[in-house]
Amino acid sequence: MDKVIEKWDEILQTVKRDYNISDVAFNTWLKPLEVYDVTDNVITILVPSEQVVLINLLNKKYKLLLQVTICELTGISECDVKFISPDEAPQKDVPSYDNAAPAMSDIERRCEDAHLNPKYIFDTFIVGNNNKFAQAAALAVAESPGDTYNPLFIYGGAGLGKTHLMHSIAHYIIEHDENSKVLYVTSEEFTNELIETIRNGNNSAMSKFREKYRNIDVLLVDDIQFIIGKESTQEEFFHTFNSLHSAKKQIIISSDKPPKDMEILEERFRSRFEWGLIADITLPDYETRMAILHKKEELEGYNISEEVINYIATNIKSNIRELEGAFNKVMASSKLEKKEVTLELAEQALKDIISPNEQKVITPDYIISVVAEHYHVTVAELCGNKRSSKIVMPRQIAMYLCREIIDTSLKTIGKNLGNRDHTTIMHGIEKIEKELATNDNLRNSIATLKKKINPQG
Ligand SMILES: Nc1ncnc2c1ncn2[C@@H]1O[C@H](COP(=O)(O)OP(=O)(O)OP(=O)(O)O)[C@@H](O)[C@H]1O
Repeated sequence: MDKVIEKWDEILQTVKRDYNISDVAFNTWLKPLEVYDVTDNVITILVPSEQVVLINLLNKKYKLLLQVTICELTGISECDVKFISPDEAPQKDVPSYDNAAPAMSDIERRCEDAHLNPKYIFDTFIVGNNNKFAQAAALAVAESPGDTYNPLFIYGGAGLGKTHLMHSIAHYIIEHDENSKVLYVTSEEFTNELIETIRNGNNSAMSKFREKYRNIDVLLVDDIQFIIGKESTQEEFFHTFNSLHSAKKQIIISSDKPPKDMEILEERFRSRFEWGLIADITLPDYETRMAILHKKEELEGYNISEEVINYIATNIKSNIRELEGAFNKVMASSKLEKKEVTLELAEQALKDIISPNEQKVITPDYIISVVAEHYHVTVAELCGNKRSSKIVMPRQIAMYLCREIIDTSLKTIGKNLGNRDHTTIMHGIEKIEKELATNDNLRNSIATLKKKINPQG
């Protein structure tokens, strides 16, 4: 029993990999399954209530694959898999994924509470000529927060690694100081939280907000440019900044421009932002792009020919998010078409992104990937069938932005978002349009996303 539960995640991932199951199918069918019981080599698997009518399909398509993989990975010589509905399993405490998963360490919990992406650490950040100085400054701040450079102001164009570097600092501090209170927010989150607090209209909500932001040791605010010009947010941030800075707490800020080039930035901000150290990240050169792709290849366990890596690195120059997106697209199309990753396959997969005249083309896939990253969900989740609000809203926002920014047809949006019907897409877009009329937070988020997708737009 223990072995099957312990390895359940690995079992599912192995089935996915060995039998080339698409992300959408995996997220729909396999990911929600939980081990309910193992007795006499019969593995009973609990199917979530919304999929019970589909037990037949599970039996037909996945039972055998699961049986074979369970035997392989656990060393059981023979086993049977039985799917049951929650109604058939009332008496027992259902061991959930969470229960079965190894307990989160204190550091992991603190990183999660600080809103950090576990992948964004110094170890996975490739240092090149474009970011050498910023990386060194980041490490210096991580080693002695509040001491060396305060604030640390990191600037650079979209998708060049500012967020990755900020999270790396936060991870480092959390790992090295068990008492440090670290908080990372995007300026959009800061603004939306403030809007909510003001809307609540009571003093205790406001005091809570202030307490939260002024009682920490390290505050990281990403994309500060979106705060500038928003009066009350700007004012509140000003007081937060002063309070933390005078208490020698570390502040780290990122922006798309240096303070001197931020047109409508008030002097009191400009001078404060220049108190500490300003470090820029510029476009990565060819060697850095190659190194980033090699690191990704290594982290994800692929083995791709140099020719293909070189093709991607040579053609995508201006944005590391796009560089990674292109890499993912090539891998996805190799899996989908069950073909080896060759130069020809890469050229075909990237024909919408790498245009012969090197004009940047914004594609629905790119919009979907930016929305997914922004809301900390995966592209597979946006394209899948989960209906939780954490996924539904970003999914509808992706529909809206594909239509709004590049006027994609409803049919194409549907195809790119997990083969959805055009009426579903229309409904999603209308829902966002209606919300936009009354919801300030949403308006703020959409404006941020539009700038992320098309900084020149
Ligand atoms: N030097 C690097 N090494 C490895 N990965 C990198 C590097 N720089 C950027 N990346 C990757 O590129 C992607 C985009 O980076 P990130 O989100 O940090 O950019 P950003 O500058 O904050 O963009 P934006 O201003 O649009 O928010 C991330 O997946 C990140 O891990």
